[in-house]
Amino acid sequence: MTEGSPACAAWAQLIDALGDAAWLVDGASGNVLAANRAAVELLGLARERLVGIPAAQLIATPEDLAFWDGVRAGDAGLLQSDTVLVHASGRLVKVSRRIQALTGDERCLLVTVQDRTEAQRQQDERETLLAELRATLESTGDGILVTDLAGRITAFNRRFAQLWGVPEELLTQRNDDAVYDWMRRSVCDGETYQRRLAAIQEATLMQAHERIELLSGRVLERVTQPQASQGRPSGRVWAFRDRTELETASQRINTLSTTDVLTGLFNRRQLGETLAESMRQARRANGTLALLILDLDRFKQINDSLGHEIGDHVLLDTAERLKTCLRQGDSVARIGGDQFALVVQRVDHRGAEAAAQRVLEAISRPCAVDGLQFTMTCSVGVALFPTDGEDGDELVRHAETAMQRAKQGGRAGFRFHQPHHDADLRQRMRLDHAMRQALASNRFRLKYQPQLDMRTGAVIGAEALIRWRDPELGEVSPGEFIPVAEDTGFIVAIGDWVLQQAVRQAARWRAEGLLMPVSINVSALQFQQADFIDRVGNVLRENRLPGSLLELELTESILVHDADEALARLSQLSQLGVRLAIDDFGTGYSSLAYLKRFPIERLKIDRSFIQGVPQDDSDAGIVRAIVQMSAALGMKVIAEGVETEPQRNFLVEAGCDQFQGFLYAPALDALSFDERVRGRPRTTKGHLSLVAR
Ligand SMILES: Nc1nc2c(ncn2[C@@H]2O[C@H](COP(=O)(O)O[C@H]3[C@@H](O)[C@H](n4cnc5c(=O)[nH]c(N)nc54)O[C@@H]3COP(=O)(O)O)[C@@H](O)[C@H]2O)c(=O)[nH]1
Repeated sequence: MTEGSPACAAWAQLIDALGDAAWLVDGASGNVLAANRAAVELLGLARERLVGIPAAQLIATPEDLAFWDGVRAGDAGLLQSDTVLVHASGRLVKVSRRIQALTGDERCLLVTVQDRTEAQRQQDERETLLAELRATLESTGDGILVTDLAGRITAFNRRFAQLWGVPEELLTQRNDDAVYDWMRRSVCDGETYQRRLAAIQEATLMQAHERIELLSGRVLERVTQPQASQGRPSGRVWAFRDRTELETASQRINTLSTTDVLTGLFNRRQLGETLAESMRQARRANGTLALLILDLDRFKQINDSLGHEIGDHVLLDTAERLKTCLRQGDSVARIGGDQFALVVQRVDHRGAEAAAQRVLEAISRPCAVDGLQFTMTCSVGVALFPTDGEDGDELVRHAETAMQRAKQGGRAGFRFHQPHHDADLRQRMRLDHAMRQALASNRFRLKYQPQLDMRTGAVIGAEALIRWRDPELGEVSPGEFIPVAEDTGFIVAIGDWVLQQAVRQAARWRAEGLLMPVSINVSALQFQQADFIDRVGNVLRENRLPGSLLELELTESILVHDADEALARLSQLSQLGVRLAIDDFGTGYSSLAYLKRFPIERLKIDRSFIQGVPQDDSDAGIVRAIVQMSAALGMKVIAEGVETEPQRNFLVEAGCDQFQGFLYAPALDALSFDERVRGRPRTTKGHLSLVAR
C-alpha cells in the first residue's frame, strides 16, 4: 500500500471511525501513511504534518526505535505495551500502544494508541487512597481486623497482632484458621467467645460491643460493625481497644474507696453499703442480723508508748483475728482508728451474744510483736436488726452507744443496745451543758454535814457536799450530775471549785475561832491531774489554812489504779499536812495490802452497810470487820448514813469512832452549820463540843 492509494484511503477512512488514536505505517520506509482524528488530537500535530514522517518520531522510546528497525529489516512482529509519547507541546502522555501488521498486507502496520492519562490518574488516586488508608490503619491505637462476608481476613494492622500476640508468621502466611484459633485460645473463656463470634458472623448487619479478657491479663474492648460496598454488605470491621490500664485504674479507685488501706478490710463507707444490702436481704427473708462495733481498749497507749509501727501491727493482727470470727456471709470492716464493725447474718440475741463472745475471746488471746508479749482487750456494742434500728445509720449509732457503755462499764466486755439509753444520752448532754453554765454563773453551793464523835457527840468535822439548783432543771442531785461530770471530765473544774470553797469556809470558821476540819470528795480524774498537789498546796496557802483542817476523801479505786503513782501523791499531800480518808469503804477492793502502804488516817464505812445494821447479819459482820481492821491499822473509822438510834447503838458497841447521818443532821449551809454547832448544843444523845478531832 502506498500513500494516497485507494487501499490506503479505505484504511484511513476505517481508522478515522476509531475512538482511539491510530495511524498506518509503511513497513518498508517506516513512514506514516495515514492518521486518524484522535491521533491528531493526541499528538498535537496536523494530519498533513503527520503523514510522511517516520513513525519512530512519534513514539521514540528505545523499545519503539528497536521495533521499527526490526520492521525495516523485514522482521514484522507485534509490539504491545504501556509507554510514553511526547505531545507537540512537549508534554509527556502515558499511553498503551499496540503495533501490528495489517492482515493481508504484512508490509503495512497499524499503530493504535490509547490515552492512559485518565486511567493513570485514577490508579494514582487509588494508590494514594490505599496508602492513606494503610497509614490510618497503622496510626490508630486500636487493633483492626477486616474480614469479608465469609470471614476471611482481608486486612489487619500491626496493633491487632500486638494486642492479641499473634505470631507474625501466621499473619504473613495469611493462615486465617490459625489466626482465629490463636485468638480463641488466647481468651479466658474460649467457649463463650467462640459462640459469640459465630453469632456475630452469622448476623451480617449486627453491630456489637463487648469486653474480652485474655489469659495474658489484658482486657480488650471489641467493637464490630458491618462493612458495605455500593450499598451491599461486604464484610465486617473489628476494632480492639486495650482497656487493661483503664480497668486496673478503675479497680484501684474502687478498692481505695471501699477498703481500708492498712488492713484491706472494708472501710466505713463500704460497711454502710454492706449493711444496707444485708438489711434488705434480711427484710425480704423476714430474718435478723446483728451489728457489732468494737473498739480496742487503751489502743492509744500502745501507739503512744510503743510507736505507730507496733500500733499498725496490732491493727493488722486484730483484722486477722476478726476474720476468724466470721461465718459465711458475715463481713468485717475497719471504721475508724481502732474501731471495727462486724455484720453478723441470721442471728438473734443469743447468736449475737455468742458472736460478741467470740470476738472478745479472739482479741484477748496473747499478742507478740517484736518479741514483746502483751494482751489486748476490746469493748463491743451490739445492735440487732430489725429491733434496734430501721436503717444502717440508726443501727450503727445504737451499736456505738452500746460500745461506749461497754467502755464505761470497765471495758473488755460487750453491751447490747438499750432503747432507753439514747434518751439517757440526750439527758446527759443536757445536764453537761447546764452544769457548765452553772459553774460559770456561780450556781453551785456547798453544804456541810456534821461528823460526830460516837461517844462524846462532839462535832469533829464537816463533809462538804455540793448542791445545785438550776433555774430550768430545779434541784439536781449530785448523785445525778457528778457521774456525768466524771464522764465528761468536767469534774476537774467542779472539784477545783469545791476545793476552793471548802478551804475558804474552813479558813473563815478558823478566823471566827471554830477549828472545824472540812472533808471534800475527790474524784479519780481530779486526783490524777498533774497539778493536783500544787492546786491543793496553793489553795491552802492562799487561805492560810493548815493542811490538817482539810481532809480529802478518796475512793479505793483511785489507790488501786496505779498504786505507785498514788503512793507518791498521797505522800506529798501528807507532807502538806492534809488528811486522807477512804470513802465508801467496803464497796471496792478493801485490800489490807494497799491500806498498809498508804498514809490513810480514816476509813468511811459505806452507808449501804449501815442501812442493814443491826438486823442484817452480813452487814453487821462487815461493819465489825471494818472497825476491827481499822483499829489494827491504827486508823479512825467513821460510819456514814446513820439514820437511827439502833444503828448508832450498834456502831458504839462495835467500837466505831465517829458517825455522820440524818440522825444528827443532813448537809447544812455554812450558816446553819455554824448555828447548829455553836448556838444550840445538844444535851441529849451526845454532848456537842467545839473541838477538832
Ligand atoms: N466528787 C464529788 N462528789 C460529791 C460532791 N458532793 C457530793 N458528791 C457525791 O455525790 C453523791 C451524792 O451526794 P449527796 O446527794 O450529797 O449525798 C451525800 C449525803 O447527803 C448522803 N447522806 C448523808 N447522810 C445520810 C443519811 O443519813 N442517809 C442517807 N440516805 N444519805 C445520807 O450521803 C452522801 C455522802 O456520801 P459520801 O460522799 O459517800 O460520804 C455521793 O457519792 C457524794 O460523794 C463533791 O463535792 N465532789
